[in-house]
Amino acid sequence: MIKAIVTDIEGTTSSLSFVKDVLFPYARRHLPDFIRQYGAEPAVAELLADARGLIGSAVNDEQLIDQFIAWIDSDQKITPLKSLQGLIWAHGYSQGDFKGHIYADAAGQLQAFHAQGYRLYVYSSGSVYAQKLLFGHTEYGDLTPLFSGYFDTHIGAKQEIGSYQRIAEQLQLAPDEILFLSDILAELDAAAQAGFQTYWLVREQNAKLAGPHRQIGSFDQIQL
Ligand SMILES: CSCCC(=O)C(=O)COP(=O)(O)O
Ligand SMILES: [Mg+2]
Repeated sequence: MIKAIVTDIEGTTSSLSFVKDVLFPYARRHLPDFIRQYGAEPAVAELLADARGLIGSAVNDEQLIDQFIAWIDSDQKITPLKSLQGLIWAHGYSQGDFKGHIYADAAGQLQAFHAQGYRLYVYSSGSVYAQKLLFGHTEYGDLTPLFSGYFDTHIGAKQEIGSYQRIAEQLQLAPDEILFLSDILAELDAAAQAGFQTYWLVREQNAKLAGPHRQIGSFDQIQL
């Protein structure tokens, strides 16, 4: 029996295009000035130090900016980059430059599942801070009260089985009591191998894809 639902964001609750054509370019555009302006503030300085640790060689701020841009361009799910993006997006949301995109079916069904007593969680490569911003600024209003918790790459990469095992431990549920929703086969494979139930969101495909997971085009087709 399903007791909790863990959902991905990009391609699942929200469009690929919102992330790739709105969020990522916004962070790319504002990142250089953001680092130059706020790089000495403790929270930002810690992220920059983490990034330098990953690079493994001494780089100045301008070289670090170039590295962040390269990571954005190749959509690397590097934890300090994802945290930095969240800080930059906060300005965009607060200034009304964009709203967090949520498909109507996802917004409607998440509200219905919450009302039915299911515990809802988010698991995205975007930082927890960025996840809360997105769900807190949607055209359906603030959806964050629907969620019992959020997970990002601090729990592990989304294509690793161990990440889902740790999530199940934190939720204090058996893995088969948790439903994971994603558009990415490798994430669903990892979740299924950890014992989660799965649905594969195939929103922008016309044909069925090859894979063992139940495929749905919208949250309206989820059966609990
Ligand atoms: C938290 S919104 C931005 C999503 C993001 O940064 C990203 O890399 C997409 O990751 P997901 O795991 O949601 O596909
Ligand atoms: Mg996704």
